[in-house]
Amino acid sequence: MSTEQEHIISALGSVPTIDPATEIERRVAFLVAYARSVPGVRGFVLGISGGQDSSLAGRIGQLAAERLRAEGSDARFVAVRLPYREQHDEDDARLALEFIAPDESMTVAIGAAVDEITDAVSAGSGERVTDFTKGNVKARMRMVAQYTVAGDRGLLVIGTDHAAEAVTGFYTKHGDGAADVLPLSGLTKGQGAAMLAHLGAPDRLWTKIPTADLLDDDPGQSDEQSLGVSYTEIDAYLQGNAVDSAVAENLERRYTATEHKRRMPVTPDDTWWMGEKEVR
Ligand SMILES: Nc1ncnc2c1ncn2[C@@H]1O[C@H](COP(=O)(O)OP(=O)(O)OC[C@H]2O[C@@H]([n+]3cccc(C(=O)O)c3)[C@H](O)[C@@H]2O)[C@@H](O)[C@H]1O
Ligand SMILES: Nc1ncnc2c1ncn2[C@@H]1O[C@H](COP(=O)(O)OP(=O)(O)OP(=O)(O)O)[C@@H](O)[C@H]1O
Ligand SMILES: [Mg+2]
Repeated sequence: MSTEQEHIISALGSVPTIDPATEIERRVAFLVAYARSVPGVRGFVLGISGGQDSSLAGRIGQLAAERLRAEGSDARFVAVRLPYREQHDEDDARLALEFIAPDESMTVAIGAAVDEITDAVSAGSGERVTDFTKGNVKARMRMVAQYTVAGDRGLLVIGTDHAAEAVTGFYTKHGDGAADVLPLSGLTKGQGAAMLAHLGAPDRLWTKIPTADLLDDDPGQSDEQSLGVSYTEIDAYLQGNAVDSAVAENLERRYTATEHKRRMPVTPDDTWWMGEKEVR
């Protein structure tokens, strides 16, 4: 294994193999302990898309809320459907909600808000907002909706970031990348699928092709299509296995280019961005 691969694996906290039951318990216990430590917190909120990551993080959030209630707190897990117009895989979102069995679910339509802000920026700048950037606005609007629910109800926002996403920075900065707690941190995509299977989720939720579902022009575009590398390859890299050199180069280039997303905003005192010149 190269030192770069070793460094990335260690920075993201990936391990080659997991025991799904142990990892589920560890992550539920983390949410419970963290919520207990914050005075006034009354549970969790998460957007549910119908994809693998929010199905897993949602079920873990629900289990944590139930455990907190068993201890006498009034904690709840709130699931939020956040469609931009009509969602092409609406059936999967319903299936995910059925599996998660949240204490409460609600739907917040983000279409009008996304169109309003992109139209206003277009009018102000005189340039059309690209479909790519509008996709990131959708992810950021979902963040705004979740924090609005969290603010009024005293909830923590769950994020779905995990190692197979963090390594490429394949999320929107301050969009789906913004959250209070990250129960899936360090996991590969395959480990997440194994945990969902262990939780008894319908196969569809963990065999489904992952999609960001952000583009008007290509709503179901798969993550693998966008990245030019498969999750099987990403997972292999994170598990310390040998991968094709083109795959390693792709991942390491993306990891370096997206370092800013895994950090706090850069200040004059920061040196991490100076690469090898970094002062320790
Ligand atoms: N070196 C640097 N230091 C500090 N800040 C830097 C920077 N480079 C860019 N930036 C800032 O970051 C911004 C770009 O980051 P960002 O806005 O995130 O945009 P960007 O990384 O260009 O795009 C997000 C990518 O994540 C994918 N995504 C998003 C959401 C969900 C999912 C999913 O799988 O569900 C996937 C999406 O399809 C797209 O490929 C720039 O506009 C700039 O403000
Ligand atoms: N239509 C949506 N409704 C509600 N939340 C959404 C929607 N689309 C995205 N999100 C939120 O943004 C997060 C990031 O999306 P991402 O595609 O990475 O995860 P996913 O859809 O749960 O799983 P997968 O990666 O397998 O598609 C989701 O986990 C979810 O919390
Ligand atoms: Mg998705």
